[in-house]
Amino acid sequence: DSGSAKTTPEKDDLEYLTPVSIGTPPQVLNLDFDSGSSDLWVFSSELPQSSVSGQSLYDPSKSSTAEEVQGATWNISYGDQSSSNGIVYRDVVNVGGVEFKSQAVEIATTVSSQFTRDTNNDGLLGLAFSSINTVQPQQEKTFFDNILSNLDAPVWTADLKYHAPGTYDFGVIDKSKYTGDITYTDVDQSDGFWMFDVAGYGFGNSTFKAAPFKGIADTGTTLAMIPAEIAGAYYRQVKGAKLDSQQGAYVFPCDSVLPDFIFGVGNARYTIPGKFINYSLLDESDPTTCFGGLQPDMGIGFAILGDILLKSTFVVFDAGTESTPRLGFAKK
Ligand SMILES: O=C(CNCCc1c[nH]c2ccccc12)Nc1scc(-c2ccccc2)c1C(=O)NCc1ccccc1
Repeated sequence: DSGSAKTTPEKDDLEYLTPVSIGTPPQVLNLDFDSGSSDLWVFSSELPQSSVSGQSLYDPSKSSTAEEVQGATWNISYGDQSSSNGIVYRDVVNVGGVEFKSQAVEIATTVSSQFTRDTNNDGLLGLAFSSINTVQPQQEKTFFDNILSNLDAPVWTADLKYHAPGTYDFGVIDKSKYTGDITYTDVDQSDGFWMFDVAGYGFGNSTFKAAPFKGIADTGTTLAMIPAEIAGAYYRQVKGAKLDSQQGAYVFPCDSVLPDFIFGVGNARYTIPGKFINYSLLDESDPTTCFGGLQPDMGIGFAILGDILLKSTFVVFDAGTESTPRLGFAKK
């Protein structure tokens, strides 16, 4: 088996949404594929109408193949204080032609306002490790874990793009999507994330600094949250940049020319164009102040390498055979 699904960015590349078919007859929802979490949860007919604002809803009562997982519940919260919770069904899930017949579909009975306001996001499809799935009393597996044995290769890949649609592939590494070699690096899955060592960094006219730090490859987080001292050194190169204490984030004049940011994986070096780091207006009312795509990590002990970084490369999430899982990066 192998498959490919087109993923489309929301405004400012806030998130990338991918159509997923659930149930019989198929109900198509646009989900946020998230390598930083491990629950497949969806907006559902069980939500109070006040929590829904335009999202497509999964209605298990309209699917002849839906089965409730008796007594199972789930509850997830994220670093931005958003959260959701509910109950669990199993149903047919199809992503880009790859199907699993009894995937745990976690239906939301509660979602926080952050998700209610995100009108095109019908839920998340977790692609981190199943060890951090939140279903109780019996943990459920991610879609990737479930389809793994049927895939031609034990991999999925992310080809996210700046302000343009990209693709998520399962079971195949498409050579047309990258140039040069793929550099692989070992993954430490002990926290349930795709965690790896960033070999170092550089920017603008500074030389590359071999100062390794740990980070997770996280398609579900918009920005790149990096060690505070590195973020500080980067924005010191940007005239008028300052740490907005209220936001705890770096802002700068929108007409700033931002330096590229280079990160290392093994002996390879990858470039995030400065254009990607001039992320968006801080707020619509002030057209002169912009918000950075690189921000200090929130002291959680590792960097979160979100879409700002991932979209500059082709990324292979490799479950490995018996050996350890690994991440591959290539230029494109
Ligand atoms: O949760 C994910 C990936 N799914 C995000 C789904 C999602 C969460 N709001 C959404 C809103 C829309 C769409 C998807 C999502 N990644 C990880 S690993 C560690 C942390 C963390 C833990 C503690 C403190 C900080 C980070 C996060 C985190 O909270 N990121 C989101 C974020 C968001 C804003 C700022 C920082 C981190």
